[in-house]
Amino acid sequence: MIEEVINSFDYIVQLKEKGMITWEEIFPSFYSIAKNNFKVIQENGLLEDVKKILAYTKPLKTLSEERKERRLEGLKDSLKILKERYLVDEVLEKPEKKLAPLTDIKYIKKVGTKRALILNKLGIFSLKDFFYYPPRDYEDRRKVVKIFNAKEDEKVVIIGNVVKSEEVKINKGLTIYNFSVEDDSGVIIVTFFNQDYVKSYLKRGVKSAFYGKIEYSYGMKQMKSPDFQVIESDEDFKSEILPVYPLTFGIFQTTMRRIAKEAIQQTYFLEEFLPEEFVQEFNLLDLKKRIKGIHFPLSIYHKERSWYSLKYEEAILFELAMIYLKLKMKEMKKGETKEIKGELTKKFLNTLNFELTQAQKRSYEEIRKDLISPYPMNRLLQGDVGSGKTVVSELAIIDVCEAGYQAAVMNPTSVLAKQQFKKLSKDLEPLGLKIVLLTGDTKESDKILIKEKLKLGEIDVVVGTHAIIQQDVEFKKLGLVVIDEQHRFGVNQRLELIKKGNHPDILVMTATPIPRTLAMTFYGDLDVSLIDEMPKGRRPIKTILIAESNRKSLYEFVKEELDQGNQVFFVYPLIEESEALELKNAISMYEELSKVFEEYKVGLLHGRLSPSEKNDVMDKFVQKEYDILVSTSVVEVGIDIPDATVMVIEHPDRFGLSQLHQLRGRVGRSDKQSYCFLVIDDDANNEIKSKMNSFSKTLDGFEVAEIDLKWRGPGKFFGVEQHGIPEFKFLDLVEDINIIENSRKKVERFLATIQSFDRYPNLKHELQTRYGDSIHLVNVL
Ligand SMILES: Nc1ncnc2c1ncn2[C@@H]1O[C@H](COP(=O)(O)OP(=O)(O)OP(=O)(O)O)[C@@H](O)[C@H]1O
Repeated sequence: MIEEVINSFDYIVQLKEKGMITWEEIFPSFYSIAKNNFKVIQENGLLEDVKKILAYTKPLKTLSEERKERRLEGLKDSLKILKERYLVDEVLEKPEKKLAPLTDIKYIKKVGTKRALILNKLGIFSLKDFFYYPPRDYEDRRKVVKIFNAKEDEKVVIIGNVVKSEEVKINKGLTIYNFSVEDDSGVIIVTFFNQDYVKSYLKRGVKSAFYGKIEYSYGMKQMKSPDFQVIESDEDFKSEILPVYPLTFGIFQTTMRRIAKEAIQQTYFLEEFLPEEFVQEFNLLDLKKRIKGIHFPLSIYHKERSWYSLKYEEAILFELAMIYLKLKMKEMKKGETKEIKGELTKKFLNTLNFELTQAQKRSYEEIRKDLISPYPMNRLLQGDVGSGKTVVSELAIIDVCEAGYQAAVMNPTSVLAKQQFKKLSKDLEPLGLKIVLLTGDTKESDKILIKEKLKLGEIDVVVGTHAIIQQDVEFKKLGLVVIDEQHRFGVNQRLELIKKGNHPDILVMTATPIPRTLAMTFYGDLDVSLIDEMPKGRRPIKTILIAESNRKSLYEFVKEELDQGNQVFFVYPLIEESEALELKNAISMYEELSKVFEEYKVGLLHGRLSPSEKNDVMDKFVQKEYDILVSTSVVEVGIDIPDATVMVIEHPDRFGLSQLHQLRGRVGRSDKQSYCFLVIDDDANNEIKSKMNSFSKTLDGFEVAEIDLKWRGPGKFFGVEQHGIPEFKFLDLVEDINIIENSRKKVERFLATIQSFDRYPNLKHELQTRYGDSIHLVNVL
């Protein structure tokens, strides 16, 4: 460890100080330490520093005693800098009382019931929550400077005596308090606004340390509203790096720090839970040090190493949970293997007027293997919009039903369930399969009947919303669950399903083109089949930016398309602040378009319609009773209308790029040339234009996702609800991809060597408390 190297250097200097070795002996000792630890020194980026130190100790014969002394001083200074940068060790004092990490935060000194409620708002409920509450920034209060040397704009500490004070009442609402503060190099004016309590602290003659930014005002140095600490002598000032926490109404930074000081003392009792091999491999700080280091680091290096170590801790635990779960799910036997005949699928494939793409064939093959295998399938079918995932899932459904099992197909909304149901009945009924729709809107009497039939095995396929699993639906022999998802369908829910059937096979479909690295994280517990190829004959959709003032020419173009029998979407964004406004926009657009295209039929779809009204509008558009569909963003997923060739998106800047990509994917689903128009305000800023421009240049969903992720960051990219994915406190899903990948690889190797976590009780406990609920580890650990 690098600390040991530095400590050894230090030790030798101490020996010299005590006169136990000669000056000439320093060099060989240093040299051999450096040589023996070359790798560590290099890995820590210390080579240059060490070379410099060695240069001080070169045993030159001609050196006078005085120069030797000077060199020794230089050596000590360099070592000090090095130590400061790499310092992470501090002896923690043992607190009087040991508290369990899960102790309610209200029992921590300086907290109490009232403050606890405020801390709860910050997500801090227990002592442990405080340990893992990351500061948003730090204040480096180690830089104490003389007033004379303080530079403009620099944040520093100055220590001086108050020599003068004045109070200036500017108006009724504003009083300014000025204090002249002096040290042996100069004077600075310290100013506070309306904070009359400072008067009672900063009396004339009082010594105080001030931390703040240096400004200039009327030729004088000034600090505005600095933090200050009244002290007896210079030595009383503790130079340290202080955390700056994210706060909420009702709590001050100083209070948070005081609580932090109390809480962090308890790290004394923490025991490492990461297995030694992880700590070694990634060179992590020990648990105590890394927790302390994010709150009260001893050096900038300590802070950085702590953040780095906690990122690893987070990634390692998450990957352990996900991959272990995946392994365990794989071990659960299905009970009986399915006998896949493949007769019906052959028949089905013959009815299609196209051939499967290579990617579709490959994905189906992977799925079939899973179906036959004695272990349950947990597979993600990922493919860009319009890449033909539905057909692949149909093949799986047919196989399973032919083998005598039932299948359930779940959708995020009842409107999509209805559309899906229509598509599936059209394809599957001719093969003799019985298929029903079951959603919240199904009549009560029908529901009872459907449930009865599912239980008796008289229905082969049930299509519905995700609620199917929550309802008291029983199956005779559930063999396959297809989950069409917009967002992530939680692992929990999948486990729920496993409980329902005799370990049914699970196929999750997603068109969200999550960048590969992230997909591994978010779907780490699933096997992945990727449809990375579009059906033949598709013409690339043309994406065109059009200025609002050019709307007329857009309408002319739309008219031409309509004249050729094609259909057109006009989509309005969801305006978060005002659903009413969104509606108004869509409605007024609907009215305008009905006039502009009076010889055509225009439909209107928005969130305020009841599901049956929505279905009605969709049906009419599918049946070509409407030529134009004006819609709010509810149209986003899963609608397949081959004759739709134009997608007009109003205010595209209000959408995320991935969402735009989904919308664009509603057209171009046949061999017809399709278009996507992005109507941009005339006064749109350059950022919007360049973003839309880069979007218009690519049709690759993964590329779009990468751009989107960069622009919006992972939080917004995945939406507010992350569905079963815990929020990370330290990891940044974009920046820390390497850490996530390294951890995953190491975790895979680690799990391959252990049978259970029994030999790692601390780790097991940590996994349970952290992910027991969200990843449902309780069942498998
Ligand atoms: N191999 C193929 N060749 C030609 N057309 C195909 C092929 N596979 C599917 N299609 C057709 O392409 C259209 C889109 O397919 P599908 O609805 O399955 O896409 P998807 O991947 O589910 O899209 P989305 O994610 O947008 O819902 C459908 O009309 C389907 O019939």
